[in-house]
Amino acid sequence: MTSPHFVYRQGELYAEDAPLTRVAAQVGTPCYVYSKAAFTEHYRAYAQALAGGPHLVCYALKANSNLAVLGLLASLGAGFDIVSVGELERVLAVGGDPGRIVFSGVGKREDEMRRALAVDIKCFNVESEAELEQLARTARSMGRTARVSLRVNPDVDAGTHPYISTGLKENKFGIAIADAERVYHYARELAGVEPIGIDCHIGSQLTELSPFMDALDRLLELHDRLAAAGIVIRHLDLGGGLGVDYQGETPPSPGEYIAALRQRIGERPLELILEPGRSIAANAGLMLTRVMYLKPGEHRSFAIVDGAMNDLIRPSLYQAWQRITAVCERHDVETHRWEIVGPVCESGDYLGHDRPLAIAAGDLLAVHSAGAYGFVMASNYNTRPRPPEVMIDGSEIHVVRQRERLDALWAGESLLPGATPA
Ligand SMILES: Cc1ncc(COP(=O)(O)O)c(C=O)c1O
Ligand SMILES: N[C@@H](CCCC[NH3+])C(=O)O
Repeated sequence: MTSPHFVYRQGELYAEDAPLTRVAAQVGTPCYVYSKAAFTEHYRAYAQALAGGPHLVCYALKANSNLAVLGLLASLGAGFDIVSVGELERVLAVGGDPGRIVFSGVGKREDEMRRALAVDIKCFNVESEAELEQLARTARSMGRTARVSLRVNPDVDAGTHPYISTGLKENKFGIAIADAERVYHYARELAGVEPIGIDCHIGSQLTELSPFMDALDRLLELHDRLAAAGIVIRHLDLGGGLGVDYQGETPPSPGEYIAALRQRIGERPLELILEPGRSIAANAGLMLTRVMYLKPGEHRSFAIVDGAMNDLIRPSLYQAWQRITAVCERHDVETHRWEIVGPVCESGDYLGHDRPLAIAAGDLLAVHSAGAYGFVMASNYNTRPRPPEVMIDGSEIHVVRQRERLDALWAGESLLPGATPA
């Protein structure tokens, strides 16, 4: 992927106007580096394409929930798609408007429903009848009515990795399209909930329009049947899922996608809600890591770097390919094919296989397209502190999350009584 916000100048990679060598010197490695301009541009591509009609862009914060990202997007007018009370509190912490929040997820707890009802979020995306009944009970006990969309499982093949495909009938998500009409009738009669929308999300990293269009057609058929039965639907939420360029993929742009949706929706008076995550965040960030040791070999050659699967798990978990480049181009060593691996004690701990790079120990590498599902999926495996996050704005470097302190990793733990070192 080539981003206009991460470019080489005289052989050195910059994030906007900040050289990444300066970022690494300031905060150390590994670290995540984001571009404010890229986040802004990616969000605006949605907002501008949707501007012709009633709409809401609900950024799916599971992709990247750093407060600086949320605050930036809220300032641009974004709403948010949340999947936990933790994500709700993050949005509230940056002053986000609860009236622009939709709550997705197959397993919302009652305390999570209560908090979301108390702050009066826009809509709950309900994924089963059992959840609908729980939400209705919770709302009634608070003297409230919950606005709901049913997340319908349209049974379409998103054509993406099985772990991130969600719209097939064998997936755990949503209410089967065949049952949806009956459940809408039930919801209409059920005190404590008011059906106002239809929702679906068929998967992530989609690079073709056709699965989205197939899902939309099924939702529109449902909409029209409900309308004929007097059930008024105010919005259609198509979820997230638009893919990005990791390795030369050419997904439709938000503009193309939205134009196709609007054309199909036609004259129906529906607010259009989208929940993009990856397409806003992925190519707005990268992970910086430093080569510690080179271990050339006859069979394979390893470049051992200081970032690992605990910092960025996508390669290990999904065999995801993310571009890896040297931050400073060098011409004094030969290009060689390297396995880029981290220090974690797992053979599956790698960031890239068989990458042609001209590198030496001490060099900085950039793992591109890491702004989505990067830091948010980081763990402390091997008691490794999670890396810092930095937002670049022009030539300014803002540390928007400090590197985790080691003692914070065991702060909540305690010894058994009487267990003192022998
Ligand atoms: C319900 C829902 N909405 C939105 C998203 C965001 O998806 P993406 O990051 O592919 O845009 C997801 C994650 O796939 C999701 O499960
Ligand atoms: N974490 C996944 C995407 C999951 C989408 C969650 N609904 C990835 O990195 O590709």
